[in-house]
Amino acid sequence: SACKLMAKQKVALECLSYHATANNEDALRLVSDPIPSAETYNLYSFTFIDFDLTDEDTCRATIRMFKQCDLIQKFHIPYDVLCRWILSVKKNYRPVKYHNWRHALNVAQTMFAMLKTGKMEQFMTDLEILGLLVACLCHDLDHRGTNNAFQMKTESPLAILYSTSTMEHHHFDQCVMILNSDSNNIFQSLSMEDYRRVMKVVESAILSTDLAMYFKKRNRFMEVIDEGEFDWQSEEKKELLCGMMMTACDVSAIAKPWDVQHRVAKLVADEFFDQGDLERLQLNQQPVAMMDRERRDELPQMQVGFIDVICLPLYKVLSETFPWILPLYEGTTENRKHWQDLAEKV
Ligand SMILES: CCCOc1ccc(S(=O)(=O)N2CCN(C)CC2)cc1-c1nc(CC)cc(=O)[nH]1
Ligand SMILES: [Zn+2]
Repeated sequence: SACKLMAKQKVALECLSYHATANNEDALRLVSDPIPSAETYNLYSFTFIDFDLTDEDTCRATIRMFKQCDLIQKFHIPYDVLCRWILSVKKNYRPVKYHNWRHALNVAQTMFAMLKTGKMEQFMTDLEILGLLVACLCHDLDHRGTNNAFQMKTESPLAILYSTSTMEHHHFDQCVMILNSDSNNIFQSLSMEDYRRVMKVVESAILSTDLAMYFKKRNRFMEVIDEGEFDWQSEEKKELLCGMMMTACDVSAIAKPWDVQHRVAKLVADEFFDQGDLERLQLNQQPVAMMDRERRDELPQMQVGFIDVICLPLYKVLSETFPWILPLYEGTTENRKHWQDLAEKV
């Protein structure tokens, strides 16, 4: 429709207003950087912390993950293209309080740890591993710190473009835009067939990070587990597993050491409260509890609810089939105790 076309142009114009991709000198500096070991960055651990990393470190850590999965060789990714693509992805995250580049890096690192330390790579093809890491790094691109409901309520151009999973469709769109930019296509050496396949993995994985989709898919996933699935090679079951892994990575801050979880939860809360303020000021509406800073003392109880409804059931069913990711279940259980203590104190 003309209305959709106008919305698409409006979103595209926003991007053109500044150069969406990285500049060459930054890329060439990263090309010449030595890349520290995975152990230096603690990349194999479920307790990885990015707070002390500089932005340059985060780019080197990302390259290290690609190297450890041998993706540069296997898919003939020109090294300068990989460097430029990483910088472009980082550049297309906004400086919002939570859904920023650091969140994307943490999600990708948890995926790396699940594949390697969690031994889940044995069920994945190389193309799926490439697709999953790329999806994690791109899954929240150009996030504005507001959720799908807010796009709808404010009739944002994005909500006109995509009526369901609004932000997730936009994140995938941004991922495609970067890949289609000069010297940013890390998939350029792939055959047409492999390119189609990896883009399908990336699209499905990014769209699966919409929590509204998660609940539906989780029930089907549990059925598949109960039916005793073990090789995960059918198309439908593999897509289901990848979707569950994406959510597991997306919420994995909940499993980090308590001081890290507590600090990250504050970033999440601050971003939610900013949206609540906008809803009050811009829409003259009462925000939902989790976005209402006047109800901040209910936060610990909400975190217990988040853990019980979303996180623990997922980590439980995943660790029953893939026992080496048990640290995610254990870390979350530990943090539940801390949030419960704070909830009882109020
Ligand atoms: C920390 C500030 C309060 O944060 C929350 C409050 C409530 C719930 S909820 O599970 O009840 N639920 C989720 C689905 N919504 C549609 C309805 C509300 C989740 C969070 C929460 N979300 C994330 C992911 C962004 C990370 C995180 O640490 N906490
Ligand atoms: Zn996310």
